[in-house]
Amino acid sequence: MTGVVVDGVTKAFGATPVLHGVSLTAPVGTLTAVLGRSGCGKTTLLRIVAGFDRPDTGTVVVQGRPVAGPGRVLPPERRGIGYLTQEGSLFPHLTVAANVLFGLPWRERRRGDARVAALLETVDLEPSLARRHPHELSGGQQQRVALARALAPEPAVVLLDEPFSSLDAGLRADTQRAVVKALAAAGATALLVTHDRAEALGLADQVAVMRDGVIAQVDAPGTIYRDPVDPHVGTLVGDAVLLDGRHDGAGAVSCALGVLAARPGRAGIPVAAGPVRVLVRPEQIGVGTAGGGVRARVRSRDFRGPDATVELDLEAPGALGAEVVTARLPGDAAVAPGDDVPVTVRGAVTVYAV
Ligand SMILES: Nc1ncnc2c1ncn2[C@@H]1O[C@H](COP(=O)(O)OP(=O)(O)OP(=O)(O)O)[C@@H](O)[C@H]1O
Repeated sequence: MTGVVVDGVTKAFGATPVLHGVSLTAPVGTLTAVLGRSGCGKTTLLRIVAGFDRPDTGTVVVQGRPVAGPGRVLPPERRGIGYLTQEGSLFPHLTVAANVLFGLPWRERRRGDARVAALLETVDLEPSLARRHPHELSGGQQQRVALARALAPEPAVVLLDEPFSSLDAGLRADTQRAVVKALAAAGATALLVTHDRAEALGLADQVAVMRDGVIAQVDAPGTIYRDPVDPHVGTLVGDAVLLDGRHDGAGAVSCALGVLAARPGRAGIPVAAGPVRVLVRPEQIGVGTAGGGVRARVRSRDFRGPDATVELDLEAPGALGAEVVTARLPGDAAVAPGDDVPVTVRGAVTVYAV
């Protein structure tokens, strides 16, 4: 059985279409990240799955049960879904314990202490926090309490709408770990909406890239990073160098970075020899390796500690023209602005027919 199946969902607000036929399947017990730019319709999709909005057309099935579709709308409270927002939205006047138990029936709330302690433990919080109020907690602790509250009714599906975006970097990593662990322990199917590519790639079992109201690609994080269906998905899931090139029809591509091994994007191999777009990840580009392919002049170097971002002016090979590309090198790479260096590319690059 699948946890959530969204099929052909469309939605317009007034005359403005927002979802143009979204289809997405989330297997039971997995975390799917929905990644996309602001305004592409991510929250609208979550709200339709939750039951806060109705789709214009299309269907939503949760745990094998149709919850939205032609002639059928199950109200949110009967869908077995937990919802966690960016702010967590805890009730400020209630204690942590009362917040966590809020959504439960009265008879379950009466013997609530043990339940609260167990739920707080699930989200890696001390049981002693149960008597505090939200303002006495850090932002990350508040988000974990909000997750404990969402998990309390034991929902089969949990929807998370940018739940980490208001947290600073240190707190975010800890909170992400705790949330993913708690979701896995609960066996919940989760949809996580985010515009943070590192978060999507790092936390999810599968990443769904959303663009202009449709899902452009769904794949495992490693696959979508390595084999994006088109350059747009490629640049959304990671830093990318995009170059014009010419494919020889037999697995090699010529571009400003030299003659490189070409891997077809998931959309298919360019069958005929001819012009292509070439996608190279910055970490594939090496500098200063003796005997390397093309030559470049180092334009700038931005040191980041473990790595450095280096801008390279590539000499113009043949008719392809000069290019400036960005490489990601180890932080201790001995290059400085003005150096003339040989440049090599590690591994195959992805090509797209144009
Ligand atoms: N209730 C509404 N009425 C009218 N327009 C709406 C409504 N809800 C959303 N929209 C519009 O639909 C589009 C998609 O909004 P949505 O919140 O789903 O995007 P998003 O991808 O979640 O964006 P963000 O990452 O900024 O939250 C936006 O242009 C938004 O203005």
